[in-house]
Amino acid sequence: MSCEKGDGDPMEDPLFILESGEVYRNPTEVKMSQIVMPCHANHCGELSVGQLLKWMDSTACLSAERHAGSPCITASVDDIHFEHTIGVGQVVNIKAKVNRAFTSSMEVGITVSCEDLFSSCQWNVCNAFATFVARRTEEGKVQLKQVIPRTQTEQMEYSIAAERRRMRLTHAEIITDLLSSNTAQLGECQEYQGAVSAERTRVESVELVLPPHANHQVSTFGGQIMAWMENVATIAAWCTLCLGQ
Ligand SMILES: CCCCCCCCCCCCCCCC(=O)SCCNC(=O)CCNC(=O)[C@H](O)C(C)(C)COP(=O)(O)OP(=O)(O)OC[C@H]1O[C@@H](n2cnc3c(N)ncnc32)[C@H](O)[C@@H]1OP(=O)(O)O
Repeated sequence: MSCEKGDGDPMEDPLFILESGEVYRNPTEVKMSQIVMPCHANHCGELSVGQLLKWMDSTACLSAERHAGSPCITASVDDIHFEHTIGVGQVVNIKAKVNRAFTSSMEVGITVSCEDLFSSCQWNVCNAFATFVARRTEEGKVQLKQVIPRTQTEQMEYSIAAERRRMRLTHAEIITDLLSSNTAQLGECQEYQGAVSAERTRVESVELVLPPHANHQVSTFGGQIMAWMENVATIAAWCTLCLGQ
């Protein structure tokens, strides 16, 4: 892990001086900082991924709603690769901004970094892209205003966002086709020594949706669902590890 000293964050500076001399800050940008407490940690004393996903989802939702000017909902989150774990006592900095708006959906870019307050070390934890959709109104589907990219980085993100959207919609179609087609090679399975049957690692969780799980729109908070997913996935992974020994 590289430790970047200094008082700037390892992500780009949010304030830019444009060629015109104008000081510019992205109007959709939302920042959130949280100190990791023991109640946010998992059994290893590290920030639980579920808790981090909840914070990322809330920050991204505020950014989407700031752009849309109306309630928005999480439609999807792209793959996330976590580069580092985060310990109790460290500070998590989350930054979200709308990269591009389409019709009623928009891509929100999220960057997470971590900071050790006492050593001034900062490092990047992950980058993620989420799609938020403005909720339909009585008049029907919402037509979002377009994002106008002002800086070079924003222009690059704006262009790539269209390609990422195309890829995620195609990916969803491919998975649906694969699951419904007869081409899936069922029964093709290799024998490994000490193998654990997939069924024995199956974990099911039933959650009662309570008021603390709801967001400001009084519907189940997307980050909460991702936290529940992470919980059962962790238990299933532990089952595989323990049963395989
Ligand atoms: C082990 C570790 C676990 C954690 C690892 C974390 C990462 C790994 C992923 C986790 C994945 C969970 C992701 C969060 C999951 C919740 O947060 S669930 C809780 C909160 N969210 C919800 O309840 C959403 C429920 N869904 C809905 O309400 C509707 O399906 C939606 C999203 C509003 C879409 O409605 P619709 O009738 O399909 O409307 P439609 O007009 O066809 O589409 C509207 C727009 O949505 C876009 N859209 C629809 N579906 C999608 C999609 N899937 N993707 C992108 N855009 C979409 C369309 O392209 C369209 O865009 P525009 O052309 O208007 O710009």
